[in-house]
Amino acid sequence: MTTSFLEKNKWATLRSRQNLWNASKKLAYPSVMWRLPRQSDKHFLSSFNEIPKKTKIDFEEIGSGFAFSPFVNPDGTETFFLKADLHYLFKETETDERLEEIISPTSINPQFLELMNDLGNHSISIPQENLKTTTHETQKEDFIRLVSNGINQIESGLFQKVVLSRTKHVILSSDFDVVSVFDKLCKTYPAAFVSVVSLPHLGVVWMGASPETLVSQDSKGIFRTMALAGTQSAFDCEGNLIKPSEALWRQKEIEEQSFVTRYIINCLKKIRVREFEEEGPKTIIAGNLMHLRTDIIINTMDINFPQLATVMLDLLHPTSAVCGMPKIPATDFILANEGYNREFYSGFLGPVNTPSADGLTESHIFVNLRTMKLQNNVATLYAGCGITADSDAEKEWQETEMKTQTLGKVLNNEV
Ligand SMILES: C=C(O[C@@H]1C=C(C(=O)O)C=C[C@H]1O)C(=O)O
Repeated sequence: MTTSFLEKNKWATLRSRQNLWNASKKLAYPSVMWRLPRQSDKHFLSSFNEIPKKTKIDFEEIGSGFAFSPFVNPDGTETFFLKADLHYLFKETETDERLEEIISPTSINPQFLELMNDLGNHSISIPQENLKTTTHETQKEDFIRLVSNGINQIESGLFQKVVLSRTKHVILSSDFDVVSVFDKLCKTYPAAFVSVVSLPHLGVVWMGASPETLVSQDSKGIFRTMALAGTQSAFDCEGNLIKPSEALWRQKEIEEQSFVTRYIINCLKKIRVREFEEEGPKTIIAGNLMHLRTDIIINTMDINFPQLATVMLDLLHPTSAVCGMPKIPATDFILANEGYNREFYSGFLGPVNTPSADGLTESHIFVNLRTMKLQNNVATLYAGCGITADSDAEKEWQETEMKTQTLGKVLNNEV
């Protein structure tokens, strides 16, 4: 067996994620940590190029890394690809974390090693460029007006559904630490895709706990996507968790979710894929909320379509879960009326071609929801909701409040 990079450099004891995060940040390396739904392994990936390249994700061609796309990405070429120059896996043990190398660097900046040694195991405050926070915070009356305008457009026949969103600011406490908040999100939301992405060239960090798979393809060629929509609190008025099997849904949510299922099936029709498994809709818990979810599963080996994930990523984004139906007038309405730039909120993100235990690779791309942008000492939280003809503007505002609570509760130490 060849000696690993870690062994050669006597790194074996300097293995904390905090060290890696701090050193990467200091050298302005784009970096990401993630934890897949219902798994305990935590991943750390760094790209040694200060500016990640923008490219369309072609799973067959692109190699191993992490994709990060903004909402507005009509031909897919606006996606940042953080190439995996270094990819470590942290497995939880009873006492600490055991590191495994997934991708070992072929060469490394000596400063990186020095930083790993110098910084110790503690969180450091990194001087930030004095970037002004550019995202504005949506006022309630503006959101109510926006939703009413959306409902009017639905009544006049412009579209049938539109997903409208807003922002909310939270001032970060002086002891805010990315790695410990990431760990807390992993613990609080075991079923979510938890991630933190640092893009030093933009001076931002994005962090979230997404409930929604956009496209996933495992090493055995099983493709999955889902139609997720319809929202209600996971707790009753006495604060007790509602059993998913006892959840009641109104016609409004059932219709809202069926738009998304129909949209996905239409995408499959476009490429003449007729053999798929459809499971649901069923009620699922996503943190403090419940949603309706239909899973679509396809064995790409059986239909001899290995490039299905690439084709579907292109067709699906943005789905009617974050945009609307039909897509074009809904997108135009969002861009003209929402009053702020969504940036990476409701875009997509996730690991691409990660080497798996069987020597093959897997990719898991999620919708960037229940997410926040960290810039200077401000967290901008994002939340949206599906508007249909039966929407009530005040209730939609309450829904976005609940959605911001998914991250808000963790930031405010309420969980
Ligand atoms: C748009 C968001 O969530 C999406 C919209 C939902 C809805 O309208 O009920 C539910 C789940 C997500 O597909 C968000 O969390 O910001």
